[in-house]
Amino acid sequence: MTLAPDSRELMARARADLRMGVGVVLLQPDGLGALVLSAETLNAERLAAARKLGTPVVALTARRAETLKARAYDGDLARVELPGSLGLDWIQALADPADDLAMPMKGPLKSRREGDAAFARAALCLCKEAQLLPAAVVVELDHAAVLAANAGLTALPVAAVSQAALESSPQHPVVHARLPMAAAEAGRLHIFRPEDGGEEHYAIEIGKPDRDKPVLARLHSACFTGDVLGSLKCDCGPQLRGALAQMGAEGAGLLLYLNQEGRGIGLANKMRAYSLQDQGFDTVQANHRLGFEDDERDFRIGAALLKRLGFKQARLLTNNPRKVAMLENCGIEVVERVPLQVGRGAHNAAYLDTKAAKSGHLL
Ligand SMILES: Nc1nc2c(ncn2[C@@H]2O[C@H](COP(=O)(O)OP(=O)(O)OP(=O)(O)O)[C@@H](O)[C@H]2O)c(=O)[nH]1
Ligand SMILES: [Zn+2]
Repeated sequence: MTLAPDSRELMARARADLRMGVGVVLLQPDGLGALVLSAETLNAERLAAARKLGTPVVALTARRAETLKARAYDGDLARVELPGSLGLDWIQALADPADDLAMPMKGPLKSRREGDAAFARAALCLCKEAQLLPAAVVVELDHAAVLAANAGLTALPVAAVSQAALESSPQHPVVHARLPMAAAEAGRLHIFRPEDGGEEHYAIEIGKPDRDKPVLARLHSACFTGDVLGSLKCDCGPQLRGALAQMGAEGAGLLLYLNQEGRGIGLANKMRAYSLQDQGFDTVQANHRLGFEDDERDFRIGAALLKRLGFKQARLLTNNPRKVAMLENCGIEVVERVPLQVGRGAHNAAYLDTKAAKSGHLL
C-alpha cells in the first residue's frame, strides 16, 4: 500500500483542476507529454503561459467541429490550430455555441493532421467527465514531467484516461436508513459512493422486494429542473413520482436515482442546451452543437447497483430500449418492460417526439 494517489485518483484531481482553470499534464511512456487546459475555464494569463511552452491547438469533438466546419482528421475529434493573433475570446467562441448564430465563427479553421491525437482525445474525455464544455487547449511538451513538478500540476499517464473511460467505477454502499415517503411509508434510502471520486448515486427501496423474483425497478437519471422545479420542458418529474407511486401501490420496488444530470452532460451544459433549444434546435441537435453525443450516460452503473443490492431480474419501468439492452448486457434479466408514459403536455410534446424519432424511445 502506498500513500501516493493511483491513476484513477489522479484523474479525479485532474477533473477538479480543469474545473478551476488549472492545467494538468498528460504523460506518455516515451517521455513526451502535453499540458491541457479547459477552454471554458482558461484565463488570459494561463493562455499566455501555455503559449510560451509550445504551439497550442484547440481540441474539439467531431460533433462540435462539424458545426464549425473544421476538418476532423482524427475521426472523433479535430485539433484546430490557434493563430498567433487570436486569443481567449476566439478559443471560447470555438468552445461555446451560444453565439454561433448571432456571430458565426470566421473560418476557415485549420486542423492539424500530423502527430498523435492521443493527448487531445484524453483532454476531451477529462473535460466531459468534469462536465465542462468539451474543448481544450493542448500544448505538446518535451519535458512535461519536469513542468508538472515545478508548477505543482497534476500529472497522469495518458493511457489512464482512455482505460478509465472503458471501465465503470465500482460503487460502494455508504449508509442506508428508513425514509417514509408520500408514495410509500415503507421506504429506505441507500447511498452509494464510487471509487473514482465521481457523483454518489442513490437507491430508493420500497417495501421488502423479494431478491429471488423480478423487482419492479426504475433507472431514473437526475433532472433538477424536472424532478425538483416541476419543469414542463421534460417528463422527468411525473415519471419520478409515477414510478414511486406504482411501487407504493404494488408494495415493493427499487428506484435508482442516478446523478447523471442532463443525460450525463451536467446541469450547466443542459442549460446551454436549453438556450440553444430556444434558438430552434431540438434536444439532440443542441447536444451535438455543444460537442456532446445525444446521450453521455453510463447505464452500467444501474446494473451494478441492482446486483449490489442482490437483484438478478427486473420489470423495468422505462420507454428507453437502450436501458433494457444495457441491463441485459450487464447480466440483469429484464423480464418485462413496463411503459412509463406520463406528463405529456404542450411544452414537452416536441421533446418527447424527438426522443422517439431520434433516440429510439417508445411512445
Ligand atoms: N442534454 C439534455 N438532457 C435532457 C434534456 N431534457 C431532459 N434531459 C435529461 O434527460 C434525462 C432523462 O432521463 P430518464 O427519464 O431517466 O431517461 P430516458 O432516456 O428519457 O428514459 P425513460 O424515461 O426511462 O423512458 C435526465 O438526466 C434529464 O436531466 C435536454 O433537452 N437535453
Ligand atoms: Zn427532465
